[in-house]
Amino acid sequence: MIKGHKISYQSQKVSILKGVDINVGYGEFLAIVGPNGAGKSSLLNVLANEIKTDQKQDIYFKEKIISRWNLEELSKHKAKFSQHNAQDIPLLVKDVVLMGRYPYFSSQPATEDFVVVEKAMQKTDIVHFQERDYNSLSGGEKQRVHLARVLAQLDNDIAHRLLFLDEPLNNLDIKHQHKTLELIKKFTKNNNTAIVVLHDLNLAASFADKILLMEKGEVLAYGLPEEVFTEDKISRAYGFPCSICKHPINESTMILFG
Ligand SMILES: Nc1ncnc2c1ncn2[C@@H]1O[C@H](COP(=O)(O)OP(=O)(O)OP(=O)(O)O)[C@@H](O)[C@H]1O
Repeated sequence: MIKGHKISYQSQKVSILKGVDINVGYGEFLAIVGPNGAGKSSLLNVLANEIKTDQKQDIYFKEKIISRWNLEELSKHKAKFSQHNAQDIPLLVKDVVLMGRYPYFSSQPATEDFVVVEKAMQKTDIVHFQERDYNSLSGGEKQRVHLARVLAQLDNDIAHRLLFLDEPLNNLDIKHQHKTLELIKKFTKNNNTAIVVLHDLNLAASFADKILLMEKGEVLAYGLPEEVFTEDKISRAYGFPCSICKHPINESTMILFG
């Protein structure tokens, strides 16, 4: 679905990504984890064609170099939810979600676009405040509006769509954290792919198929949650002690810190 080899990226002479290899398949839920400043958002931006790598290492999306895609076409195949989503948008909530449909119409949205927007608002539990000014929402409510917007953007019949999400759980309460991860998981069940930057390692272990653990611009470990989340690797990456056990109910890998 998307792959890159020896991806390197520098900004203002600071080396941010150092030879990262990545290859994410159809239907995969990949969580990118790692301490602050590890390069997670930078990697996501490179993969999403938002920043260029140093030696112009090519990122392949569906076997074609991503920078060679027609941007309008690409926006129907992949969408990105950013941790730096605009905080100030002078629009009603439902119109922010409708922004996700801009690639689909030129002047006026069609009935189909409104149907998709309504569906996305239901999934993200924001229907009840759709008529409010976006700027009046709380941080977590704004996050859910942007999640609805990217879901609306990728609501089409194209096979193998790709969703990038940079810290989508920020500001969300427990219920909405789980609902959001369940939505992402459901999206990947249809052979779509999600690459998600997460800080909560236990949620990453419960929901993701694969984990990419980054440290100082490099990949420290990549694999199944139980392969990556070991005491040694986590303590090394985060400089913080932890113990590993099994979740008593769903048996996923569980990390206890301290
Ligand atoms: N334009 C820039 N100029 C200089 N340094 C930068 C620039 N952009 C990012 N960096 C640095 O690159 C490193 C990686 O940043 P990045 O945002 O990718 O990390 P991250 O793993 O997503 O961190 P966090 O968990 O804190 O969001 C950080 O040390 C950051 O300060």
